[in-house]
Amino acid sequence: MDRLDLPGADLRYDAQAYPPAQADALFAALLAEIPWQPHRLRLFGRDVDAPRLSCWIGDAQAVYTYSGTRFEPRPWTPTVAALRDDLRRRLGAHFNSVLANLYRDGRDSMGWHSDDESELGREPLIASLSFGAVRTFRLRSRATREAALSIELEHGSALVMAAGTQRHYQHALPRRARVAAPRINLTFRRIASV
Ligand SMILES: O=C(O)CCC(=O)C(=O)O
Ligand SMILES: [Fe+2]
Repeated sequence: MDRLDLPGADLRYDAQAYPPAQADALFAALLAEIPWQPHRLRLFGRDVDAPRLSCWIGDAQAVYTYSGTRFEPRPWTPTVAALRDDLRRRLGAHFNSVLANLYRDGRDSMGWHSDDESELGREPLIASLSFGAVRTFRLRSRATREAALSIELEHGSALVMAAGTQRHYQHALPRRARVAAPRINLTFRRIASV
């Protein structure tokens, strides 16, 4: 994995964690296995559909509270469990949950945020796997909102966000009008049991 230059943060990237043929097979399996659902968001006092489909998957006790809603995890699917086990071998990290996102095309996106919910602990380790369309992942300073880094997340890539990344930065996946193909992203996390 290559260490990316982001002051105060440990961010690593492997553009080809899974070679193209394997990444194609993983994309197809994830698309078919995961029960993709629209997720309602509360935005300025109104309930709207998030601009993507998603699914929270994990161990039964890995309950996640986000914007006041309790998310009970769905059970592991075979492919998501195999990727979790692979990440344990590669990184020595035991992830017990994952947020799966399906960006149907370039109109789907994710707004600025940090993954800093208290269940994730003080310095969360998050492994983000991408399959399908290449999309831009942006980071900006939490304090100044200044742009910090922009990465094209490749088909079959792995991005590991460790110490400092959530504390000092926000990230987002902007819309890309010209992208017609779908993308799947899995962010593996460890939720502290309560
Ligand atoms: O799709 C991505 O690359 C980012 C997803 C993300 O930030 C998240 O699930 O928290
Ligand atoms: Fe995130």
